[in-house]
Amino acid sequence: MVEINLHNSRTRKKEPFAPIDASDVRIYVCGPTVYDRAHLGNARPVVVFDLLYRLMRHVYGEEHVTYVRNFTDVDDRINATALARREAGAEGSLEELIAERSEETIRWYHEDMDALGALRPAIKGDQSRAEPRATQYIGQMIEMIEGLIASGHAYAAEGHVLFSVESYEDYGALSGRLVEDMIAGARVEVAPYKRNPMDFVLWKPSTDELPGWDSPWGRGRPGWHIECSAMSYELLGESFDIHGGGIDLQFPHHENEIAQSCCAHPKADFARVWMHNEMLQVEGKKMSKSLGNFFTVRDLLDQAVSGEVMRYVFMLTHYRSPMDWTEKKRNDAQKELGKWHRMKGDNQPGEVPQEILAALADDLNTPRAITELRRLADIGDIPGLLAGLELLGLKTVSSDMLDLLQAADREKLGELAESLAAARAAAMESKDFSKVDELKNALIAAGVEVRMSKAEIELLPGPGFDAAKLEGLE
Ligand SMILES: Nc1ncnc2c1ncn2[C@@H]1O[C@H](COP(=O)(O)OP(=O)(O)OP(=O)(O)O)[C@@H](O)[C@H]1O
Ligand SMILES: [Zn+2]
Repeated sequence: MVEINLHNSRTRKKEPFAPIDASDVRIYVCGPTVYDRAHLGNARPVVVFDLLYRLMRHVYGEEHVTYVRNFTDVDDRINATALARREAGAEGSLEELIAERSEETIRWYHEDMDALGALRPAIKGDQSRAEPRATQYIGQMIEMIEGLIASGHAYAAEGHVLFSVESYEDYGALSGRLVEDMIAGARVEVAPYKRNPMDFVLWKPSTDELPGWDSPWGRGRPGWHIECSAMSYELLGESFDIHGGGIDLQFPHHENEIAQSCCAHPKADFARVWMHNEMLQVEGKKMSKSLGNFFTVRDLLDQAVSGEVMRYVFMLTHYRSPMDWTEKKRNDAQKELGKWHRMKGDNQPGEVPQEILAALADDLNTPRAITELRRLADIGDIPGLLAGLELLGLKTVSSDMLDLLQAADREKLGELAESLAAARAAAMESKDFSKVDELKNALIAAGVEVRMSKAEIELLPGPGFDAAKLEGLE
């Protein structure tokens, strides 16, 4: 069997992976809060953990891997949209409008992540319970909180229940922080009902209007961290193999998950391996909704950037390094994937190339896997190339929009690119660019993306491409 090595954030080391139960390898990944469309940064963990999932399925068998990823559907930002819609005259109760917002966001998430070639989570091949929603597990959360109070790890105060960080010796171990330093560094005003400023909320009161559930502490709602502890316990048990998420979740979210779960089940391990992806950045800063420096996966799809191209660009960088999305990477990816797609011909995928499997098994070393794909293409091992692409989830979509065209349209675009180049050459002489502009504008009006560099002119079908509008152009 292939040896898998994974970097464990908990031990800060790359370690050989040994599942608790090889007939059921269990992975939990923190999913999105479903208040709005996913931005490109949100897609990075989806692709990273999809690669991990595919690797595990390949090595242990599809029916022997469990992959759970939750939807957080208790959140003020979801409520805010519902309230705004009601103000604007939308029909239905606030509860219905909240459910509607979560539903539509989940639908978008599925559409967008499917486009990236990400497999839906599944429990041993069954997708039905593998994407739990927080609102479906409130009872289990209450039960876990009651247990934590009973064992002295949590306390109720003023309608809230708080986790007592002093009650858990290892608090801070995952992120390498000391409680004293955290307190010193905390600038926020401390709520009067907290015994220690770092104590965090397990349960909090809700207003009459907003969603709430009856509990021993009054009508309220769970804190965010307890959701993942309760759902992972319910679906994966008290010890499981891998827990994943973005590095931005390491503290406090994952630290708090560990504190809750390890105190609730002191004899168990909770998650043995912790994996964190680094951030997708924009000019050195994390892409995030709060900073406003984001674009969505849907924005890119609408600009005719295929999900496969996005996936490929992610894979050019190792998941533990920060990365940028750039136009250059996008163009290069489009070209390279298009080239490979055209090489396909009648070939079928062969055996999975060992070097690609080894690269993936080496802490998801996707840059190395890509180097190998390039080598296979260079030596003309097309069945190997196709098998490698398939293992990496890159097979399904044609990335090069040109490949999606009818042959006649492709030819026509080629001819028009030549005419445009000739018109440009003539205009350089005559200094009269009106012909060039005219043709260019007509192409743009037909939904063609015109890329002009000194060396070449490329015409690609864009989102609103309409071949009929090319007629009569020359
Ligand atoms: N820029 C980013 N790069 C990589 N992963 C990210 C980025 N931003 C968020 N994530 C990850 O996306 C997943 C979903 O996170 P969540 O729903 O909390 O995000 P969000 O609230 O939409 O993000 P934000 O407010 O930070 O933009 C998490 O695993 C998180 O770590
Ligand atoms: Zn979580």
